[in-house]
Amino acid sequence: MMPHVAAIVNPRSGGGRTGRAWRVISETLEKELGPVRAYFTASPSTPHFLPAAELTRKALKDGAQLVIAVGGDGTISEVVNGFFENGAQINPDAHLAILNAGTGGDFRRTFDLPDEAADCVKHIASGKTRRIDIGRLTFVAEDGQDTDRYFDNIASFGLSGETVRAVNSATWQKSLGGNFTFFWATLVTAFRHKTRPVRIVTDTGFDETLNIGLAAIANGRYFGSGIKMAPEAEPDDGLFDIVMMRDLTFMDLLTGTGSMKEGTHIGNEKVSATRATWVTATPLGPDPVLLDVDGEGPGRLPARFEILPGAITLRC
Ligand SMILES: Nc1ncnc2c1ncn2[C@@H]1O[C@H](COP(=O)(O)OP(=O)(O)OP(=O)(O)O)[C@@H](O)[C@H]1O
Repeated sequence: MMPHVAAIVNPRSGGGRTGRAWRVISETLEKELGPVRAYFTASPSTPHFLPAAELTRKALKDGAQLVIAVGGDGTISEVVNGFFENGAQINPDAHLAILNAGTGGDFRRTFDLPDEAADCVKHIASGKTRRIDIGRLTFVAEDGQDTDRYFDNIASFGLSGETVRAVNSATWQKSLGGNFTFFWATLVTAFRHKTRPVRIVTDTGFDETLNIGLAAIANGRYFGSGIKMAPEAEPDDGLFDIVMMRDLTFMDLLTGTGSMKEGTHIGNEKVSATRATWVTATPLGPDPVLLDVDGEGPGRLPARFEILPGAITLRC
């Protein structure tokens, strides 16, 4: 076990820009932090394999005191998963840092972390830390097995879960760029979307069955490339902000139930919001209700979400 700084690098993030820029990024990192051991992710072989999580576990067992996630929101989420094994943290004293190199960059927005790699490195080197909450959810995986995973930012279901699937199955659209693909997927999904009855129960006394269009269990504030879904979420208050949009029509989605970009949808009559430390969501109809967890689509409801207060120390 050698104490060291580890970088978990997804070379495919940001449409492959991270791999191409890695040499320059690593030089900047080493100038500020000293030697950095890089671990490169491999292409996932199954939908459940989280390549960056496995590497993070290895780095922590090898003695990493600081693990830098170099990639997009998907990579950050996988690295967070890698801090845990069999329900416990591998090294509770190790720190997490983010070197944003993806296309969306939603998690960093809650912390006002910079977009540029060189600025990120300065933040990491400053040594400032904040203990943040982490979410854990149990759900039904794509193959029908009950499974669990951790999330740092937002887990949601309904429209967002369908949009993630549409982005992943896009073909020619991807050649027109990430933003176009996301815009196309959102539009197509919104057109096809049907609300689904879901019973939502929390430890704070909320117990309602709603015709869910989109519901978010939020630790951070943003998802979907800058949508301010949970404008008042605090990632260190020990609580989820739960935002539920019900009875949405295609027109609601087109005109906006308030501006979700600005976060003013809270307060709309079709939007409910509450806070809790745990939430269960059970679909009451025959159709699957799909999950989006930190921008990935790992499975569907029923699901249980619980918060782990102050679970990870973030350099930010
Ligand atoms: N070497 C690799 N080759 C192909 N895919 C990879 C590789 N390593 C990781 N992945 C996949 O990359 C995805 C995560 O990408 P990530 O979120 O980091 O970047 P992004 O999509 O560009 O950014 P964002 O999510 O912020 O928009 C995961 O689905 C993961 O399985």
